[in-house]
Amino acid sequence: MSPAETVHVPLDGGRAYDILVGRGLLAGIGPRVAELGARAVAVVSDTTVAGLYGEAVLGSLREAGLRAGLVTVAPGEGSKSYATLAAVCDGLLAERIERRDLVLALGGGVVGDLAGFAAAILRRGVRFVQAPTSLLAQVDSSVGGKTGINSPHGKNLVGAFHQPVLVLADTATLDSLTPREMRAGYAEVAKYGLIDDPAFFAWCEARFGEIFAGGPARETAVAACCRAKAGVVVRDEREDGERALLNLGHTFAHALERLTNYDSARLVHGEAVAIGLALAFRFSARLGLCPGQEAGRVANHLALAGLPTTLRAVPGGCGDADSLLDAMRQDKKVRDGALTFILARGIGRSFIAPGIDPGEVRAFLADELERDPRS
Ligand SMILES: NC(=O)c1ccc[n+]([C@@H]2O[C@H](COP(=O)([O-])OP(=O)(O)OC[C@H]3O[C@@H](n4cnc5c(N)ncnc54)[C@H](O)[C@@H]3O)[C@@H](O)[C@H]2O)c1
Ligand SMILES: O=C(O)C(=O)C[C@@H](O)[C@H](O)[C@H](O)COP(=O)(O)O
Ligand SMILES: [Zn+2]
Repeated sequence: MSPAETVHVPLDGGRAYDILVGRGLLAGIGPRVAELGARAVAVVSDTTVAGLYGEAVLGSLREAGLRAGLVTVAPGEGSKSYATLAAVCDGLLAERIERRDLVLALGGGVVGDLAGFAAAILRRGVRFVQAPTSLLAQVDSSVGGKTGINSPHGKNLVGAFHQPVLVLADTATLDSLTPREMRAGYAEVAKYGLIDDPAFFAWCEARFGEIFAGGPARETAVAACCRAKAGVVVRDEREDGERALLNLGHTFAHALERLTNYDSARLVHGEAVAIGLALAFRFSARLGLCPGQEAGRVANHLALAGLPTTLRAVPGGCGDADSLLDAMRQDKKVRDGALTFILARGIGRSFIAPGIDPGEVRAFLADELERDPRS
């Protein structure tokens, strides 16, 4: 099966790779991985995804002459932990994955971040392939080489930059995603428009239903997001500058994920991002940077897509303003103790705002905690 779209990521030092996007690509994953020159492959997946696609992937790899084994973890954000990382590393060693072999992450962003980090540290670094199966992973987490796990101190605080050697996004796998996980992934799709592409945001407003339903708009959206992210990553791989824009909404989102104990039953990353995007725009409006009408348009669209947009929409609550502010102090964009936010002058006009006054943030959060979740 030939891909509907190929996005090239032209990193230097022999680290360039392709992102293949199309329906049905998993069936042909074996020959594509065999071309990479490994002898053995360890597929890392969660039990849900392994149950759906594990046998087909292992079969395709074996048919292509590769030795292939499977390492599984429990589904959900809780697996981005020290304990699961240790279990995955030992599972890969038990599979006798050597330095020239491959790790293949088959699953959503949790599996991709976890397996990618295990690959980064196993025998001091083995190559890995991303086969993302959630919308979020296809449009965001499988691209760009950020890998890692969570700490009780904060989200993604332990990790490494480790680029995949291939990304293979089979958009047909999204047909088995739950509606909740599809909506969550959509928050990161909308994010690309909000960062710097107002025309893409307007396209999303008009076509988001088709992305959810499947069909050509889905591949178009996945490839557009991958193209946008690849461009940023090539210009600023290690987030010395521009890449921080991809963090729009995430200072709020990561604090919420920590305060809900990374409990996917309460809040998943994409839902936290949706709340974070709405907050980033409302905070920008409060600071007089962005018209309130634009902030309203953002929240309305996310709500129309079935996403939460307020702090009080977090099931079980998310703590008070001080707890939220305290969680934000561990954000990786903090410089010399000062908070950095990604703010916006309007839709598609985001920018990096260092040195934000914590008092302003605290007052904003206190007001937001009073906001009706239906508003
Ligand atoms: N590295 C990065 O650049 C980056 C970018 C964005 C997000 N992330 C991380 O990604 C994670 C979130 O990823 P996610 O939203 O994919 O969550 P996830 O990996 O937990 O997957 C969501 C759920 O969907 C299930 N699932 C996945 N694919 C499926 C399919 N095809 N059919 C049926 N069920 C399927 C999984 O079992 C899981 O229960 C977070 O940890 C976030 O921090 C990383
Ligand atoms: O790739 C990036 O850079 C991003 O910021 C993408 C985000 O959507 C993603 O959630 C990422 O994991 C956040 O990175 P972090 O450095 O804030 O942990
Ligand atoms: Zn994200």
